[in-house]
Amino acid sequence: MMPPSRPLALTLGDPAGIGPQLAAEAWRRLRHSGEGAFFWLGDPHLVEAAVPVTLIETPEEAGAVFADSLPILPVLCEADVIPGQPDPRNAAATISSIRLAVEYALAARAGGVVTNPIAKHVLATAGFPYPGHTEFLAALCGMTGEEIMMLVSPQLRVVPVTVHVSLRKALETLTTDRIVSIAETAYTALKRDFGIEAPRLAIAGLNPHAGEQGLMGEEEITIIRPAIERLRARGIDCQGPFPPDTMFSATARPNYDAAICMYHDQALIPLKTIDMAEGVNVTLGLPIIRTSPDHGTAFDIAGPVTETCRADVSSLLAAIRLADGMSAYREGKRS
Ligand SMILES: NC(=O)C1=CN([C@@H]2O[C@H](COP(=O)(O)OP(=O)(O)OC[C@H]3O[C@@H](n4cnc5c(N)ncnc54)[C@H](O)[C@@H]3O)[C@@H](O)[C@H]2O)C=CC1
Ligand SMILES: NCC(=O)COP(=O)(O)O
Repeated sequence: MMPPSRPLALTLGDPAGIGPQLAAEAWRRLRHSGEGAFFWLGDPHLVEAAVPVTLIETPEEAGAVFADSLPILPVLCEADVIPGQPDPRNAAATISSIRLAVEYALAARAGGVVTNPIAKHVLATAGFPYPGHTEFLAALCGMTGEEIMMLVSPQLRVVPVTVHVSLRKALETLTTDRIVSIAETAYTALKRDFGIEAPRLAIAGLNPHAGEQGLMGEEEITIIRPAIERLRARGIDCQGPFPPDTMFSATARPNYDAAICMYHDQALIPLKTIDMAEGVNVTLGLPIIRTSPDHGTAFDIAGPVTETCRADVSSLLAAIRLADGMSAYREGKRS
């Protein structure tokens, strides 16, 4: 018999956002499902009025209590938490929760890390030097520069080649080498973590009409086509560059397993438009599994954690299930 999967580590996120509500609601939905057991690295005071909790000291204790109570490895907030009003004094708890989750995953004591949303500007005010989780996780794993972001939904997978930078900077940093390296990481992950035997990649153009043969921009000719040629020479099935305005249509999507996109919004706009509720953000290229809901902190709807959840928990549930599935592929429990 296969041993049970290791529990996932769910982080605190910004405590003034919807993360605490989502943690409680995800536990309610999953506790008897036999999938996605997790422990929350969060502040028990935020949820204990709404769900039964068990304070644990190690991840190994989580599995045995998960059906009856939400296992919490306590990470306490310094300042009072007022839903909807983020406070940089609680940034330390948010950061420490992520750090601990990564330590447990690196030590194989957690099956993976699922992150609740953080507010980047709040952490920046507190001196946090990273643009987002993705870059912080890479640093914690000692693999800065290897990280890539993939957004996954039932209908589409997208990988932005440039991520949390201005559009101007994205254009400056777009290179053939970068496209090749990101497409290769995505290809390897699709095989290893998603069970796709021969992944098919679609490479997006950058300019209108994918440049219209140089009439509307030259990057397709000078940067993107050479990347496609190099990838093909390495045996990777990739097509393009495709005009970005049509490659995400319902008829085009079945032709590929992931779209490699040239900048953040080229990738995230189609995904969130098609599937905001069930989109999941995955970090690839690191030794650990990390997933996250595709939405943010939603301060506008954050409220105290009660027995009913105002926020839609679908994306967090999808993130937990995907991390569980990826972990099963890696451990050879799924093929
Ligand atoms: N993975 C992460 O940590 C992410 C963090 N963020 C951060 O979130 C903060 C707020 O960003 P916004 O652009 O306002 O995006 P947002 O996703 O937080 O909110 C956009 C709109 O969608 C609604 N919404 C979001 N999630 C929802 C849910 N689960 N159920 C119901 N409604 C939901 C919100 O109420 C809001 O009206 C920013 O500081 C940003 O940095 C944004 C995206 C991802
Ligand atoms: N737009 C996606 C996003 O902001 C998530 O970033 P990260 O915190 O997962 O790096």
